[in-house]
Amino acid sequence: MLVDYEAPSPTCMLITSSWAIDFVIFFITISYLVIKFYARNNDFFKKRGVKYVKPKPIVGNVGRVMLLQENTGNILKEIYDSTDAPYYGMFFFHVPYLVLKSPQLIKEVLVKEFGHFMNRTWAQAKHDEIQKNMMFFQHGEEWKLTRAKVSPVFTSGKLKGMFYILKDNGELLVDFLRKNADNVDLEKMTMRYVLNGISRCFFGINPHCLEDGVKSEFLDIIQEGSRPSTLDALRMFCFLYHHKMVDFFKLNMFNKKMVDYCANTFNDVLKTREEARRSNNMRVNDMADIIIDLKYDEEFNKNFDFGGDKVLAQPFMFLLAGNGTTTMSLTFTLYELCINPDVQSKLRDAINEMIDDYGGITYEGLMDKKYSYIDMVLAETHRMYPAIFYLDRTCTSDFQLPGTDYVVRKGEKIIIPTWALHYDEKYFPDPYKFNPERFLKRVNEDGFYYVPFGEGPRECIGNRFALLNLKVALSSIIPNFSVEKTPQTPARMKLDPVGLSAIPKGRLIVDFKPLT
Ligand code: HEM
Repeated sequence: MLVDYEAPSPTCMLITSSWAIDFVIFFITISYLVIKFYARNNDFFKKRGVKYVKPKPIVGNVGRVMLLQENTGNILKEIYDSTDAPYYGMFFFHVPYLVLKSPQLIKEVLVKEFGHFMNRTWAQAKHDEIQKNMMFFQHGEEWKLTRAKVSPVFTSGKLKGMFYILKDNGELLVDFLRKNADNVDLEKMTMRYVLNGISRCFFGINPHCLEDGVKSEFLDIIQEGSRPSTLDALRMFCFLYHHKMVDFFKLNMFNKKMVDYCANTFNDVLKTREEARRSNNMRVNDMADIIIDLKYDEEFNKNFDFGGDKVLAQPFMFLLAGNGTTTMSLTFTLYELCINPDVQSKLRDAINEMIDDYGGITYEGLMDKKYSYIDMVLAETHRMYPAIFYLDRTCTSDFQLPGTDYVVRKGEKIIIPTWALHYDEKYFPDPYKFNPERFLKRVNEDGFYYVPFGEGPRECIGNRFALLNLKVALSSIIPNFSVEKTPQTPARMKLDPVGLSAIPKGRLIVDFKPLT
């Protein structure tokens, strides 16, 4: 007898007879396991008797950063303002961080006890020869060696030697602005100046960013890679808080097109320089020369393998660390001068006086304390818009925080909340006002609360170069132009919630009205 026979469905049912119910059970189980996994450190500070902010499942205390509603700086500031303790705990996702609020403790960690806190907290992507070997990400002895070998690029003598390039760059900027004075996008314009200067000073290459009508491929590529997209921000989170994902997915921190372009450019520069050295012993003692020295330095190579792409790590580091930060500093400074015309006019007087006294823009004039108003304006920009919202360190050997009974354990991560400190009314009254005069008073007399370039042996290696470069830019622009608002200039600065650094939300458009 024939019986109607229904073949069993190929759908595999695991637990119940309904795939939909199976799916729900599976989803709930996975969610539970993920939440459990992320909650495994939640009692970290409780067990250790430290005040802390209770974390939310998965996102810890930075949910709004994840949702791109608020930047990291403001989240850290909210917690800082509401916590009355010299140090406290918080969570970036599942990772516990000890935040230092006391300027004295900050000084201990950054300077006095630096030996216990030498490393940053970022992942070193083992698969990425360039990123892993950049000074910013290096650890311990490797970092010490690189820093010692690269530091000579930044001596006063070297800065003085490079000054003629910066000055020429300032003149090119003035010419550029004369031809492009209206509706200027500040960030785009300042990047032209900064990239041109860094490339010429450190690598002896001219990317032609300030030549009107000349297309600069270098500028286009760097500009494309410099504004973080949402995906870039997520990748950055992995480098900071999800190190295992970096290794597992072999994530790269930087835009591939930019890395490839720069790698080719630097390789060409190094090759040309090596040839010039061989054929006519030519040296200019810039970054390229220092890298070639290191390549053939037996002592250095004994401790540190410098082959392959590793050779490109430091030049790339300088370009990335120097370009974005200085571009933003100049952008924010010009914006603040635009909306604070009284400060702009005072700065113009100081610069004109310096130019009269020294017969032009000179290295000596810019270093002269008599014209410290220029330094004060930049100091105030760096207070209001520090390049990085916080400094970070990893403890490398157990250390008892002085004056407390808390022992920071090896591997524990530390945050110094730069943004929150710079807006603390205790140190900077009326903190949302752009007021260079506040720097008439010395800062950091008893501990550190003003740290735009970091502090201690791991502070920014390029800070003096950056300040010189910024002073040249202001001394070139301000006597020649009045920076003025357009209908598109925002009355108040709004920051982009994406990224770890202060970036304006939207474009800052101003006019440069010629004065002569
Ligand atoms: C206004 C411009 C700049 C600002 C605000 C800035 C800020 C910073 C900050 C906050 C740090 C971390 C310091 C710490 O952890 O204590 C840093 C590190 C660093 N900066 Fe800058 N920077 C600027 C320009 C530059 C320039 C022009 C260069 C190179 C040409 C540079 C190269 C570096 C490097 C290599 C590091 C890592 C140093 C190390 O790990 O030893 N920076 N910078």
